[in-house]
Amino acid sequence: MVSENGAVNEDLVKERQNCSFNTLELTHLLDGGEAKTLERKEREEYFLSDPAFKDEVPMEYLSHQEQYEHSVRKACHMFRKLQEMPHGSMDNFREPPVESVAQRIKQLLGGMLGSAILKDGNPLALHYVMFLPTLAGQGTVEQQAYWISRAWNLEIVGTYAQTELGHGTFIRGLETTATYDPSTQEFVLNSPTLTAYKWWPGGLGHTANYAVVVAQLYTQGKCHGIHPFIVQLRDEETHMPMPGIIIGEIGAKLGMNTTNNGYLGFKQVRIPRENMLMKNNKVLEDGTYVKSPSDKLTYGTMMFVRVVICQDMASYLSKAVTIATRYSAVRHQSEMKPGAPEPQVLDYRTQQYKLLPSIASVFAMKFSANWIWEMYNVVNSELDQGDLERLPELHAVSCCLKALCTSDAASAVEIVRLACGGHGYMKSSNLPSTYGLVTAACTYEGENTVLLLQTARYLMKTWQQARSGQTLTPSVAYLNLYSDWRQPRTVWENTTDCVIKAFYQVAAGKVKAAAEHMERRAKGGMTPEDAWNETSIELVAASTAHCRAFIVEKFIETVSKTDVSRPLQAVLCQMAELYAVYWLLNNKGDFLMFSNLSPADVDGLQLWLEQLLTKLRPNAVGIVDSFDIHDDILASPLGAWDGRVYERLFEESQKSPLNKEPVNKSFHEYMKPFLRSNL
Ligand SMILES: CCCCCCCCCCCCCC(=O)SCCNC(=O)CCNC(=O)[C@H](O)C(C)(C)COP(=O)(O)OP(=O)(O)OC[C@H]1O[C@@H](n2cnc3c(N)ncnc32)[C@H](O)[C@@H]1OP(=O)(O)O
Ligand SMILES: Cc1cc2nc3c(=O)[nH]c(=O)nc-3n(C[C@H](O)[C@H](O)[C@H](O)COP(=O)(O)OP(=O)(O)OC[C@H]3O[C@@H](n4cnc5c(N)ncnc54)[C@H](O)[C@@H]3O)c2cc1C
Repeated sequence: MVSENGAVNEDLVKERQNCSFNTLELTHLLDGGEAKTLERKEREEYFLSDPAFKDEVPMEYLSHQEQYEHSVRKACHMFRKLQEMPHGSMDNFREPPVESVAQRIKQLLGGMLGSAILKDGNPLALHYVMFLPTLAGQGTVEQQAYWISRAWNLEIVGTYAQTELGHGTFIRGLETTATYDPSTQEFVLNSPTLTAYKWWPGGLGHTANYAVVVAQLYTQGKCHGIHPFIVQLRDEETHMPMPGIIIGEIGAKLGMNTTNNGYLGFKQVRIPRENMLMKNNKVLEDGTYVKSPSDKLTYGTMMFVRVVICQDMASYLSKAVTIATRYSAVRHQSEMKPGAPEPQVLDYRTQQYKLLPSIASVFAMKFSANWIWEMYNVVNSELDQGDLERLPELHAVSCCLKALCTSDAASAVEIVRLACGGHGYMKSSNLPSTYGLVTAACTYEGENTVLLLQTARYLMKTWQQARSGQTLTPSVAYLNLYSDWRQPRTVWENTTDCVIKAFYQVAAGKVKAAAEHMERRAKGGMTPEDAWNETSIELVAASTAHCRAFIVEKFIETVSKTDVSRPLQAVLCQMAELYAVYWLLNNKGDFLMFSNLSPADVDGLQLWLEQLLTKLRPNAVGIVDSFDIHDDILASPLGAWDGRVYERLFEESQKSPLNKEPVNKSFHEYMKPFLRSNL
């Protein structure tokens, strides 16, 4: 089935002929309309046709240093092109975005262009993803006017330096100090210990010349907790470290090797008072501290990034499933029936079980990411009006969604990588580096277990409110409805209504069980903190169930409200059902315990899952085609549109530097003397 001279692979041609819906219609739906699709394609063409972004030698064959240098070159060129973008859709990027920086940044880096140009991380990413949003979210109007315009025009490059060698999660325990000296109206930054050194910030090693540094604020002899400060790290002209700044790169990592994560120590570094970002808390000239209504407002940038990460995970996973699905249509292996031709591996049920739920996850993530993005914007404008009421709910939802989207994406990328057999192990397949990028997100911006425990904290509080009969906000209103899982069971039905209800019954049951077990421990004499720690496995499980129920409901609800043609509607419904049934069966013990499901119903659910796989199988290639991912973004011989898998794999092998000469010098230096010595 190998195609001749550049023709599209015959299997893929057939798959596309058999697709039951209009793939363009789905592309437009996912982009948010036909105009948005055109805009995206125009943007992709503008960047991807530029020869300056092509790698002569694949990055993996370069040294660590060369990889970094190439990435800086490409990142600068990428942002120069953005600034010079011709009139039209990107016009608004030319002005300093004093307002709504967050929205513009999402537009700028969203989607997949960034990872196509910089495959293993962007050394300037933190400048856009965290430095600029922190200036916008934490700076006064005057600070914004000065710093944002400098940062937006790339006169300076910044990063976000919060994590230290000794503390990432527990940010109240950070050790870097910023002590106010009223005699000079300066803050003095210091790293009292090695564990106080900043460790991890992207671009910090050799790229940024400024940083937002999060440090413990001391004034008038008192510590007021962590606050953000703008610190110059390097000379703007020579790029040499400023006096008292100890700086460098932390070293090679599992992935993201071109993000230039760095370390940073301070030896009594002085900065002007005006460099403390003072939108929320303030230090007056005489050193008086003025507190904002909530100290959690300082955590705003983390909240923003957690929200955009969900969208980002959907993008990475859509790439991985496109590669694996097209490959599975092209790949033939084994015999299904004696003597019959080797089938496409996509026809094996187990292969469908690896791919189709992973494809469904892309939709689930996209729809919940859209939802949380809207909520973020609404709550953010409420915060600007001084209304903090919905901040805890947004924090709770964004924490668990970030955790589930990243951990689902990481496991699904690994599942589909394995689904490509040996070829998925090749770096050239782009699946290993996609995994490296995605699994990092399980840790950065809040380690997932820790974030799930934050959501659990909110759930425990709302559980108490539910028990006392209070009305709850919509995302937790189910706790009022399903507080007693011992209520009489109704008959199970294989319908989406019954399934959504069951997910919420499970979530409520797990919240209740965790709350009761914690209470029991406290009544038995444990401190609340020990009771919390002892119960934390169940707390994490309760948060996960809460979030899964929410994603399932949003998926089914979005699909049922979407105005599309009937064939597409059918496929979207099948996807939503598959997602729900897949997670239900994966946790059937929970459903047997807390919902209407009984052991006799499980066979029916398994059959439902298999029927959905059968229905979706003919559209698998059509669905991933609808993601409409440019070949240069997929960057994988396994996933290209034309399906010329074997030719492309062979072409890639020719790029290995070892293949430049028939005999490597190591033969003469080592092998030959060794072999001879054995004669
Ligand atoms: C499109 C663009 C693409 C994007 C590409 C991405 C590339 C990215 C590149 C890589 C980039 C990577 C960049 C990086 O990685 S940057 C570094 C990121 N670091 C972290 O995320 C650290 C994680 N740790 C924390 O956030 C905090 O320390 C936690 C939350 C764990 C505890 O905190 P703390 O010890 O202070 O709190 P508490 O436990 O005593 O709880 C106290 C109360 O506070 C409430 N609370 C806590 N937090 C929030 C909040 N945020 N909003 C509102 N409320 C909040 C909480 O519910 C509780 O409420 P109550 O129960 O008392 O009522
Ligand atoms: C690729 C990458 C990029 C990053 N970029 C940046 C950046 O630009 N700027 C920046 O400031 N930081 C950055 N970070 C740091 C990142 O935010 C931290 O690594 C993250 O917050 C986790 O903290 P930690 O590494 O200290 O893990 P730890 O908190 O030490 O976690 C270790 C283990 O302890 C557990 N644990 C910790 N606390 C608790 C608890 N309260 N309850 C139960 N279990 C707990 C965790 O679940 C985990 O299993 C980056 C990290 C990575 C990997």
